[in-house]
Amino acid sequence: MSDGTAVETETKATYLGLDLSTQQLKAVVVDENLKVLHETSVQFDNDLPEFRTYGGVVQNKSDPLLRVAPTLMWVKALDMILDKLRVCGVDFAKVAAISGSTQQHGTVYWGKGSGNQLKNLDPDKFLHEQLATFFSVGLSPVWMDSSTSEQCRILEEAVGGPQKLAEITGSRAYERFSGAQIAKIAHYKPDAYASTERISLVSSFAATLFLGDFAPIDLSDGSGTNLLDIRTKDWCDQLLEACAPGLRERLGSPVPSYTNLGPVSKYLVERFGFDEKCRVIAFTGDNPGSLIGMRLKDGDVACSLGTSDTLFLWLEKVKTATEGHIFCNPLEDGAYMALLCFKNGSLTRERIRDSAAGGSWQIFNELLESTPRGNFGNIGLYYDAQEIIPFLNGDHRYNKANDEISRYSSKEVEVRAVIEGQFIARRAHAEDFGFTIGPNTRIIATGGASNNKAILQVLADVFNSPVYVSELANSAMLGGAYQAKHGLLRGEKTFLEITASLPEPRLLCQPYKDAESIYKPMIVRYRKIVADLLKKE
Ligand SMILES: Nc1ncnc2c1ncn2[C@@H]1O[C@H](COP(=O)(O)OP(=O)(O)O)[C@@H](O)[C@H]1O
Ligand SMILES: O=C(CO)[C@@H](O)[C@H](O)COP(=O)(O)O
Repeated sequence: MSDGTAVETETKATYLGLDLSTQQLKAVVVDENLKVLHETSVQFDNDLPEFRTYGGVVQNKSDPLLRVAPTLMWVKALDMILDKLRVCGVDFAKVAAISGSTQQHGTVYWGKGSGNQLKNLDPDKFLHEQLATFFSVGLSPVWMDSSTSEQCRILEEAVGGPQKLAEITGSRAYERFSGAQIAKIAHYKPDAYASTERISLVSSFAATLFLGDFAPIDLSDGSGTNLLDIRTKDWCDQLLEACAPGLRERLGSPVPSYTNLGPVSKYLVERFGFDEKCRVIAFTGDNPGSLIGMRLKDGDVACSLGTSDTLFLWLEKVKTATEGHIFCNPLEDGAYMALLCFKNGSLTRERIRDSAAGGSWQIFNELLESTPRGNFGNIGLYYDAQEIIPFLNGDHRYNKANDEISRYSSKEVEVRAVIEGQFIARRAHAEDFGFTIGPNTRIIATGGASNNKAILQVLADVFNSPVYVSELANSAMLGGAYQAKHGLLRGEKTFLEITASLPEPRLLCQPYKDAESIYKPMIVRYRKIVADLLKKE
């Protein structure tokens, strides 16, 4: 390599992308061609045991619907990951822009005065040491919470019912959405609310830590609040008033997801040697972030198998749906995205893996592959936590005769039942929503469980569609890095030009020929079972 090339290589810009999801914080540094140079992660349960989380959240035995996460744990995770990146050899001076994705809907409450304090942090100290007193509410409600049914009704009534709320905000009221969560805090913790200067979503909170100033909420993650008018792209005053007093100034004005917010904080420049010209691009939710990272095409349905299971796709035009969600698109102003979210994803699969396969995915897969498609007519529905769609809880196992039974006679039947039951539900609700699954559909899988081919084969069979995976895992984190470059260069280059060199997703599983004849009747049975269970509840 000539000296000139070496110098040129040395001066080339890099981009930092983050994903602050339910169970961990991940970070990646990519080069000008979006090639991964470094990546690392901090796992909340294992790496930060002092916060005593399980799956990244804290549960309260006296209120089984409540789920929160210690806000300071996320701050400490950021301290740790920046140190880990430094140890990996990352040269922060080369980072031209930063962006990221985070779990959706969670809210962070900044106490009075914290805005000014954020601008004057001491670079010799960790962030978590200095921010310990910044929050007016120390435990952030997160997306797994379903304790706000009362507040949901208030929001729906404020605008004339669920249909109307869905028309305005893209979703009927959902317990985990930020609006209901904020309303609950304002009502039950009025002192804490009164001493709140600013409310961030987890995404704008993470951006704030990089910016050293309150970062605005982006439109795509803002669509997960039940407070944003997704057509006018501003907060809906009627809903703000029904939710909590003085909310508009606490939320700040929302911005498009690709917005270049400003330079990185003085703290990060001094502590880690970031270039003072390095820019912070708005952060967004992990599902919009995955949409960016996966570069979805028309006809593609993304299936994220993370803590939650989600299905999403790109929408050219807005529509109204009372089951599922419509979000503003994080890349294009006129476009939208559709999303369905299922709470009982990986953690439920892990529970059955632990009880039936001694904690081993390999044994789990052997059991799964030793049973036939259709599982001898058994169907199981497993909900560890209150499900979002359908609104059910507990385990429900049915045999071939459709009798509800308390357990299956073999481990292999149990293993297949959890995977088939989950994917049958995903397809049934996707079809109810209006996702068209046809001969040209490609399912693009991502998230932790997309590493598991045996599970993806069942996904292919239940959807009777081929399943693809990205060459590069962790689409939400990569979406952050791609958005960093896109936000910086928008106006000069399109997103497609910026990401043109990235590899196409790879075909991993094709459905078996008999799949549709097996699973179509099971979807009909599933609908009947769910209707009966909902009636009983
Ligand atoms: N080989 C595997 N088979 C099935 N699931 C897996 C496998 N590896 C990891 N997972 C699941 O991935 C989950 C984490 O997924 P991830 O997308 O990283 O989560 P999140 O972004 O929500 O924190 C874990 O809970 C784990 O159950
Ligand atoms: O609530 C939703 C989407 O509406 C969840 O998808 C969260 O955004 C959490 O994401 P993961 O941690 O499961 O990726």
